[in-house]
Amino acid sequence: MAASPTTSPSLELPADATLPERHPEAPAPGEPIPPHSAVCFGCADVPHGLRLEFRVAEDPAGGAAVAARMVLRPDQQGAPGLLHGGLLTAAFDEVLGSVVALVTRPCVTARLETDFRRPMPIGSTLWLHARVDGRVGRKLYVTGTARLDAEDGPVVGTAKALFLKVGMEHFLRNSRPEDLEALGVSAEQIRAARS
Ligand SMILES: CCCCCCCC/C=C\CCCCCCCC(=O)SCCNC(=O)CCNC(=O)[C@H](O)C(C)(C)COP(=O)(O)OP(=O)(O)OC[C@H]1O[C@@H](n2cnc3c(N)ncnc32)[C@H](O)[C@@H]1OP(=O)(O)O
Repeated sequence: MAASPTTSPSLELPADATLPERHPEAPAPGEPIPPHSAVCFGCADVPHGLRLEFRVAEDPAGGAAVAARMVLRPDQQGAPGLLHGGLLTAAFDEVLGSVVALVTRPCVTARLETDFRRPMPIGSTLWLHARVDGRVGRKLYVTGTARLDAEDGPVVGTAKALFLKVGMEHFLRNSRPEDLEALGVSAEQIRAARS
């Protein structure tokens, strides 16, 4: 039966998934992960951004894992004095995307599910953790946890996501040309990808 536009395949790890290792050129556990772009809303040092800070985490099973930190600012409120829920989902998108990038890139988020478990007061710090649980072809299954004020603090949110490996043509065809050109892509490359 064809999936309806409002339902997507499950985020549960398929039985034939394998645990992917970190790419040989990816940073090692304990090392920081620099922003993947100077303007990213999630990881760059921009005034309006989430300003997540990352390091590679140790994974007991030998897989890929990251740890990240985010300080909750007054301009991120939803309910008075509490973090806007959509920003936790945005933080998970970035953190789960970062751990996938330790395995293979580029990938994009296909589906992301957030469970909100406790309120998150402004002024506190979120400690996030994410792990790639398995891969089947282009599909990478990832889970994450957010804790309050300490790496072993109370769980305030959890997430599950599916990322899909894409080719560079995904960006060549869809991104704004001026942003691609700022990265050194020629107008001719963009035209060729779109013809
Ligand atoms: C020299 C060149 C320089 C270029 C410069 C560029 C540099 C860039 C480098 C680095 C960038 C890093 C960027 C980080 C970004 C951070 C993360 C984000 O914020 S991503 C933004 C939000 N996400 C999107 O905008 C995706 C929008 N969606 C899509 O584009 C498509 O839907 C896409 C690619 C996700 C899937 O489309 P399909 O055509 O490739 O794949 P199909 O055939 O539909 O599905 C493949 C399999 O996946 C499952 N699938 C697809 N969507 C699913 C879903 N929503 N839920 C569950 N399963 C799904 C399907 O059921 C299928 O499974 P079965 O192979 O049959 O088993």
